[in-house]
Amino acid sequence: MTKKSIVVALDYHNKNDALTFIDKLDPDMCRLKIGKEMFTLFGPDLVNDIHNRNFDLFLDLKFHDIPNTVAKAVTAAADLGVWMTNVHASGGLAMMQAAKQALVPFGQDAPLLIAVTVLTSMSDEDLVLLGINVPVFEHVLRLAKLTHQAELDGVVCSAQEAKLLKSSFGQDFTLVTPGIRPAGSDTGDQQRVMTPQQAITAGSDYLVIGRPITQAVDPLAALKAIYQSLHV
Ligand SMILES: O=C(O)c1cc(=O)[nH]c(=O)n1[C@@H]1O[C@H](COP(=O)(O)O)[C@@H](O)[C@H]1O
Repeated sequence: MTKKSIVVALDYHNKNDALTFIDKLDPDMCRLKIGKEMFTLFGPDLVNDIHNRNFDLFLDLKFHDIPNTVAKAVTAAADLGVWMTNVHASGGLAMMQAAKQALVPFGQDAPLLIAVTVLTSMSDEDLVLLGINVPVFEHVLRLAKLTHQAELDGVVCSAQEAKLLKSSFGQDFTLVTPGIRPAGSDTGDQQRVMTPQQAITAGSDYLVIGRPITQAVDPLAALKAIYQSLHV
């Protein structure tokens, strides 16, 4: 693992707060993620602001729609030059195949394309409420299998499922794991959590970490403490 295995989730409402924090980092220290809140507020301008600072950016918009619409959305994300983008695996095989196909013209410059399995905020009980009467890990495995079949680069899952997915789909199947909580930090709305150390040991490739860093009194110190716990 390297420092760049950490993807900081920039879920800020205020652009200046986000840029002030980014300007304390350098692109060798971590990668960055923006999601629905910041992209809705600040759009492609923010993507450009981050790219101008030379960071790899994960555009986390979790596309989930008919295949044609998702293919066009993924093309738009690739046009922005982002490092990684994502769809929901529950959109189905045809949707994921259309998304993958849309990236063919980008060749080597295509972003990594991954699919969200079961959100890390969900538990077995939440699945039952959706009429899915299997444990979370089984549903994650099912959705990861579809993602693998569609030849995407990997999935978003909890680090709790990392070992199972690496043994099922191999080391090259990229695992992006949010729901990371350093020991003693607030879990908030996350249910399937692991510490950074546990996640790396389990086989996560990228740790997505938001509030434990961005809501800390000193975000840079919080990020450095995570590196220390990982000996990087
Ligand atoms: O796709 C994601 O990034 C994602 C998937 C998932 O299952 N769970 C999840 O928390 N995320 C995102 O990862 C980030 C986690 O943030 P914190 O809970 O603050 O560390 C948020 O930006 C979520 O939108």
